Amino acid sequence: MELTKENVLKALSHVLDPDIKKDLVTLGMIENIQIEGNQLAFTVMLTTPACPLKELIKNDCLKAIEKHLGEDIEVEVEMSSHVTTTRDNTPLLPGVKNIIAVASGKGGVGKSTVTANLAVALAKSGAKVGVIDADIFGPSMPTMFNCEHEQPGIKKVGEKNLIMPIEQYGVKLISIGFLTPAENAVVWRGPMASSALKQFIADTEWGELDYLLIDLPPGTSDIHLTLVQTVPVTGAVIVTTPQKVAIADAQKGLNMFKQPQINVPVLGVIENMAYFTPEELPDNKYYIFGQGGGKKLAERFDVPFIGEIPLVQGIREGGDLGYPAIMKEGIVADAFAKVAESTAQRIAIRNAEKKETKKVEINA
Ligand SMILES: Nc1ncnc2c1ncn2[C@@H]1O[C@H](COP(=O)(O)OP(=O)(O)OP(=O)(O)O)[C@@H](O)[C@H]1O
Repeated sequence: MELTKENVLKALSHVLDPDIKKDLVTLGMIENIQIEGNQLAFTVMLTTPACPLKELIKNDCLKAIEKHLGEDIEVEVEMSSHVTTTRDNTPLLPGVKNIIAVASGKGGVGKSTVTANLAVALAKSGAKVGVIDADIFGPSMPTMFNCEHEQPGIKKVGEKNLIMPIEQYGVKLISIGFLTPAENAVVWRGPMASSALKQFIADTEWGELDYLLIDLPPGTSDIHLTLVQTVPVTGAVIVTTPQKVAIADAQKGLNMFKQPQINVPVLGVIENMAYFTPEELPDNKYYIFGQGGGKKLAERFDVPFIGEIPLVQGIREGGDLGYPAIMKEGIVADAFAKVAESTAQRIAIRNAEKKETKKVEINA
């Protein structure tokens, strides 16, 4: 076949996006085709910069060009991304492409740790990321991001005063911990906590974001309902540890999102503290809380299993120091990067299914 734009598109129409199971041309993922002599360059626009299949898709493109257009073409493929959204028509936070609720059943399973590391991992991949610490009764994000003493600024936009999020490690962050000393937060009553969350959503200058992660309080509470009633949520991620008591509580969380009147898609389950491993001996795995609980939970509820994070001393130390473990190369960073990629992948798949993201109307 002759090297023309049309034939390049024909050749690339044989390459499938492995997740969405449609070809790259139909999905509109091929852009900027340039041809000069026997030199060809084009861009593949992925659905997330954290795409775990980047190399696979690139190789499939190279193979398709070779097979259908010949071996003597010099090909340059640029892998870029444009994060997808189903939130285009929402009046509140229209610049935020995906809102992800991070929930758990039991407290202390590492939901905030996972949120912080996921956020930094996504930002490292090139995405624009924000975090709302909605764990109003025990905000830990300011500590985990080492910005406990920061005070968010206020910016007047028209008639409105907007809160400026704190930026740390490439992530925009807002937490009740910035506005009131941590020891006071616990006395907040439900309605006050709900109105604080509403403010974090509506009165914060988020700008353009690919992913806004919401760290929810453990269990099921008014805060969860406030969230889904205030703003259309793209999906929820459930964090659990493998032991029976944690799984039992995680089920309640899952059930809440799956209730017909709430119906927030569950993107999947992340199993934290899946096994203990000493960082210097990563092949030694000790399943101190039992094995495979998260996977079984995902199977039972027919939702994806996103991945697992080991119990490692460095993760706790990173949390306490305010330097998320993802930032230090090693097995922990690899585990968080993998889970972040899988989460981004689940979001892209959910968006490809084109279900519009709606907020929940509950008549009390
Ligand atoms: N994989 C892990 N390895 C080692 N320590 C961890 C891991 N995950 C979390 N931790 C530690 O466990 C403690 C609890 O974690 P975290 O605060 O993230 O839990 P949480 O589920 O958000 O709690 P809550 O919402 O009840 O406040 C923290 O000290 C944290 O550093």
